[in-house]
Order: sequence, then C-alpha cells, then structure tokens
Amino acid sequence: MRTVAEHLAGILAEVSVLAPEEVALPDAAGTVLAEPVAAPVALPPFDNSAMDGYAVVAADIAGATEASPVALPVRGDIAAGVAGVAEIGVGSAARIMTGAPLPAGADAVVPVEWTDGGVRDVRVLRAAPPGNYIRRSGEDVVAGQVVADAGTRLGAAQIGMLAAVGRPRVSVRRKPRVVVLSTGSELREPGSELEPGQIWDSNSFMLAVAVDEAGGTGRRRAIVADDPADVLRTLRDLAGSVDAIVTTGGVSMGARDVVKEVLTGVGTMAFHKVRMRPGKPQGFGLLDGTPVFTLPGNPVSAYVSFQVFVRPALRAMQGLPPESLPTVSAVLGADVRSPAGIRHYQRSRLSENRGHPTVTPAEGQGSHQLGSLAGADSLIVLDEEAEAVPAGAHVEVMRLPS
Ligand SMILES: Nc1nc2c(c(=O)[nH]1)N[C@H]1C(S)=C(S)[C@@H](COP(=O)(O)OP(=O)(O)OC[C@H]3O[C@@H](n4cnc5c(N)ncnc54)[C@H](O)[C@@H]3O)O[C@H]1N2
Ligand code: MOO
Repeated sequence: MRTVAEHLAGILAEVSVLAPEEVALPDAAGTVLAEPVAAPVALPPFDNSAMDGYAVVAADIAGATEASPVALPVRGDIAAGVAGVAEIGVGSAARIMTGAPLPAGADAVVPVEWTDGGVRDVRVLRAAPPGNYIRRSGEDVVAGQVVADAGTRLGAAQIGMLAAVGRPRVSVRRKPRVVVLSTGSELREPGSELEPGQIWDSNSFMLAVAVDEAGGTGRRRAIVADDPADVLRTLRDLAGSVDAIVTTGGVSMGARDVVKEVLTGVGTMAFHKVRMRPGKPQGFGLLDGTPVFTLPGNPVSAYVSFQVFVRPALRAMQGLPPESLPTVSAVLGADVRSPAGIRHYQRSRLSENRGHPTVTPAEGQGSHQLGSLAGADSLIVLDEEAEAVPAGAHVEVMRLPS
C-alpha cells in the first residue's frame, strides 16, 4: 500500500509541462502565461484628466468661491483621443473630457460641477489644489514593468492588462485537453431506459466538469463496456491525441475489473492500493506518452481521487504549482472517526460560528453516496494518524469548487 503523498509524487514524476504556444489574446482565456509580459510604454501613457471639466492653472482659481467665482476664457475643447488645445496660458482654461490629455501649462482640473459650465468663458466656483483630478503618466504601470509573470493564469483582469499594454498575442500553456470515459457494462446513458442491474453513468459527466474546474478542457466519451479488447483499443486510439485520459471503474479486485487487467504493464501503467478513503484502488501511467489516470468506479471515490491526484497533475502540465484544492482550518461540529493509517476525506459543509469557520460532516459517507457529495461544499481531511477526533478540534478542510 502507498500513501497519498507517495502516489501523487509518482504521478508528478511522470507528467510533463505542456509546450508553450503562441495564441491570439482572446484565445488565451483560462490558459497559463508561459512568458513574462512587460509594458512597452507607461500607463497611462500621458497625463490626463480624471473628470469632465476644465483644465486650469490652480493658482488662477485659488480664491474661487460660490460667492466670488473666478471667470476664465475657454480656449477650446479637448476630447479623449482627439487633438485639441495643446497648451493654455495663465489666466485661461480649456474644456476637457475624462481621459483627454492635459494641455501644457495646466496643473489642475476642475470638474464641471464646480463651475457654471460656460463654453466661451467659465466661472469657477471652487478652488482646486495643483494636481487636482489629474491622472499622471506611469501612475498605473511604468514603462518596462512586468505586468504578468510566467505562470499567471489568465482570467478577465489579466487578459485586460495584456491588452492594455498592447499585446495582440501571447505565449501560453494551453488548457490540458482531457478525455474522460466511464467503463462498466452496467452503465447506460442518462435518458435511456434501465434494465434490471443497470445504472445511469454519472462519473464521466462529473469528471469532465471537474477537468474544466481544474483549468483543463474536459470532454466526455461514450461508455465503454467491460470488454478487455474494447477497453484497450479505445485507450490506445485516444493516447497521443489528447493531453490526458481519465477512466473510472474496473480497477479493484473483481473478476471483471478489465481496466486493471488490460493495462497492467502496458506503457508505464501500474496499479496500487493507496492508503485513503474513498479512493483506495488507483492506477496511473503513460500510454504512448499520454498520462492515463484510472480512477475507481464508485462515484465519490472517483471524485475525490480526481481532486487529490488529477487536479495537481493538470496544474503541473500548465506550469502551475501542483496543488489540490485550497484548504482552511475549521472547528469540527461533531465527533468523527477515521481508520488508523488511512487518509480519510469526509464530505462536509462549512459555516461561520461567531466569525470562526465550523465544519459539519455529512450523514452519508459511503463511496456510492453521490447525494451527500452533491450537497457538500467541502471535504474534511483526516490524516493518517487521526482515529477519533472530538467536536471542537481544529481540522483541515478542503473547499470544493463552487
Ligand atoms: N474484494 C474487494 N472488493 C472491492 C475492493 C477491495 O479492495 N476488495 N475495493 C472496493 C473499493 S474501495 C472501491 S472504490 C471499488 C472500486 O471498484 P472499481 O474501480 O473496480 O469499480 P467498479 O467495480 O467498476 O464500480 C464500483 C461501483 O461504482 C459504480 N460505478 C462505476 N462506474 C460508474 C459510473 N460511471 N457512474 C456511476 N456509477 C459507477 C459501479 O456500478 C459499482 O457500484 O471496489 C470495491 N470493491
Ligand atoms: O476506495 Mo473505495 O473508494 O473506499 O469505496
């Protein structure tokens, strides 16, 4: 038997980071940057107005009040993106719009609300200090500054930043393309009639979404029956054309556990019992260079195995730290028990109790009980040493994606 840490280390030793590819910016969403990106110019590139109003010389309006406004001639308009008044002199103003370049000579902007809104002449009703409502060149990003490092996952804000520094294309590691397939002759497509002994396939639907949640692209493949030749042919056909394959079922001790039967010794495939619950029977290896994760068939075992082993591996393939889901420390809301020597993942729900996270284990902890997983928002992680943990103790809790 292997520990969870040993099995994960074995997997991570075999998976490789994907090669970088250059993609157009819109196609980079959700990928991971493979190069540091620096700003070729400062942002903002020029001093500009933060308000619609008037560019003025602060000293000219130092005495302005509602009772005693200061009148200034307006030299013209400056709109964002349009060449307008380039310069104002002492004793004059220019009407300016938000984002428009500050004219030379001006050192403050008064918003239109502080004036009478005049077009030829403006009466300023309030004084403004030098620098008022001016956005200085470089106060967001200085020229040459790295705005996104290699290893950054590109979400909306990061893609916006790359566009703001003028990048049309970037070098990224793509989302790993993962095919998920369920094995089992008892499985039927949801929507079809069930004969006695049959069930609807849930694992492949569930794990294809888990792949997406982990930053990959999950694609479900039709159910494969427990036929050794079919299973091997299907996997061989897929290997080499995708970044990873995830299967469920057929890896324990049954007379028809065909995944284990046909893959043992193929490529680098190897099967192990791992000291964890749920998720004891595990297989992993490279088939024609493609990582293949053979997870147990019980739905909760498959789900937990995915989060503990597949998610970190998919992250490693993108050049990210090979982490599982984030954890928090929480106060146990009930006594829990765990078998000695086994890492136990218990479905649970987190709540706040006077500002402290509290965690309550779910009723059903059987590895077939998908209902309690679907109702859970977290997994209590009870380490190998834990046996009886009383209510009130602090435990580590893995937050499930929401
Ligand atoms: N004698 C032993 N029996 C079992 C052991 C053991 O050590 N000795 N381990 C148990 C544990 S723990 C697990 S986990 C399961 C894993 O079994 P398999 O990976 O071989 O999976 P199957 O036998 O194919 O299926 C198990 C269970 O899950 C249901 N299933 C499978 N695929 C799906 C799917 N896609 N959607 C929904 N449900 C699925 C299947 O019908 C079975 O009920 O083995 C134990 N046995
Ligand atoms: O490993 Mo099994 O997952 O405990 O039911």
